[in-house]
Order: sequence, then C-alpha cells, then structure tokens
Amino acid sequence: MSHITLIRHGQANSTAKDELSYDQLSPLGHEQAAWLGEHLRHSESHHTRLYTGTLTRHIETAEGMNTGLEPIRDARLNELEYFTLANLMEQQHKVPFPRAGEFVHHLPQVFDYWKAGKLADTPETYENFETRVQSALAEIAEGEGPALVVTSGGLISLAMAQAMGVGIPAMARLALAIMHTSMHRLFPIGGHWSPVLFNAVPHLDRPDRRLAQTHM
Ligand SMILES: O=C(O)[C@@H](CO)OP(=O)(O)O
Repeated sequence: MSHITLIRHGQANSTAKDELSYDQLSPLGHEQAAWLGEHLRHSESHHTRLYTGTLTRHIETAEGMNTGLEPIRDARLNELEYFTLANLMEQQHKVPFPRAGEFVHHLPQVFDYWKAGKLADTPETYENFETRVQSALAEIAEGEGPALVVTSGGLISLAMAQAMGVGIPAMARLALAIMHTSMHRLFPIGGHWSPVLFNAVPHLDRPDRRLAQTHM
C-alpha cells in the first residue's frame, strides 16, 4: 500500500447557492493552488501520481499546482452534493438554507439525516458515497508510489473518519475544520490507514497569507 495525500481544492465561488455556480475557483483559490504547488516543489516532496475528482474546482486546483504529473480524473473522488442536500433539508424538514456562520450546526444535521435515510430523492445514498470513496482510495493505494489526490472537504472528512472509526458528530467536526488547499495524509500501518497529517497548510503559514487560510 502506498501513502495518499488528500488535498482540498482552492477557494471556490463562496457566494453560490447551487452546485454549478459554486464549482469554479475564485481568484484567491487560484493563488492558493499555485502557492501549494510552489511549496511542494521547494520541499522536494516525492509523489509519483496525481488524482483528481472531475469537478471544475478539483481540475483547476490540480492544474494550478503545476506538479508536472499527468492528472488522472476519477468521478468517485467528487464531493457529496451539499447544496442539493441542503435544499432537500429545507423542502422536506423546513431546515433553512444556512447563512454564513450557521454551517457549524447545519452540516452535522445534514450528514446525520442523510446517513439515517431521512432525506428522500438524494443524488446518491450515504452508503454509496462511502463505498465509492473506499473503492477509489483502495485502488489508488494499490498503485506504485505516493499519490496526491485533489478532492473536497466532505470526502476528506469521510476518509479520515473511516480511518479513525468515528461517527457522524466527529466527522462533521473534521469537515468544518478543513481549509482550502490543506493537505491530509493516510499512511498504511499494519494493513490499515493511519492519519499522519491533517489540515496542513505550510504554504499559507506566514503573516501575509493568514487571510488566505479560508474555509468558505
Ligand atoms: O461546499 C462545501 O464547502 C463543501 C461541501 O461539503 O465542499 P467542498 O470541499 O467541495 O468546498
């Protein structure tokens, strides 16, 4: 098994209210991606493979990192459809679409309702989300050499939660913490994944980039 570094994409369109208009990097998102790529080159980090989801924010981030690796796109690495789930919460359970600052309460509730099957007509079941992420990461782990995987916050929180064997409340806390272009690493120890890095942003860890440490 090879180790896998999961990377959340750069900042997307944070004013959006739907999946499509959200799915593009902001000017800061492009900068964050370039800074991460620069950091990886300067630290001479060794990766032999680059994977991304098929969402525009994933593809743009991987391009902006300029790693020199040919990206492999895999839709199993796409994010859960949070806007769609939030709209279903509103329609079916009268839980209003969250404003800034309200995600802290909204996100755990969405994950909980979705997993418990209390939301109808979802784009995929929670179980399907779990299965596709597990299968994509297992396949990547079978390949040669350390891999970079550019994906999204919800997916990273799931991968970390699965590795730790924790449930929805802890997974939601992980998801809420994950910053744009942060790195998270799963390392195989004794046939299981151990999280050895979480939410690392060395490329943003300087005074003039503190405002670039974004979540939304
Ligand atoms: O919308 C977001 O903030 C999350 C939803 O889970 O996803 P992403 O990491 O793709 O931004």
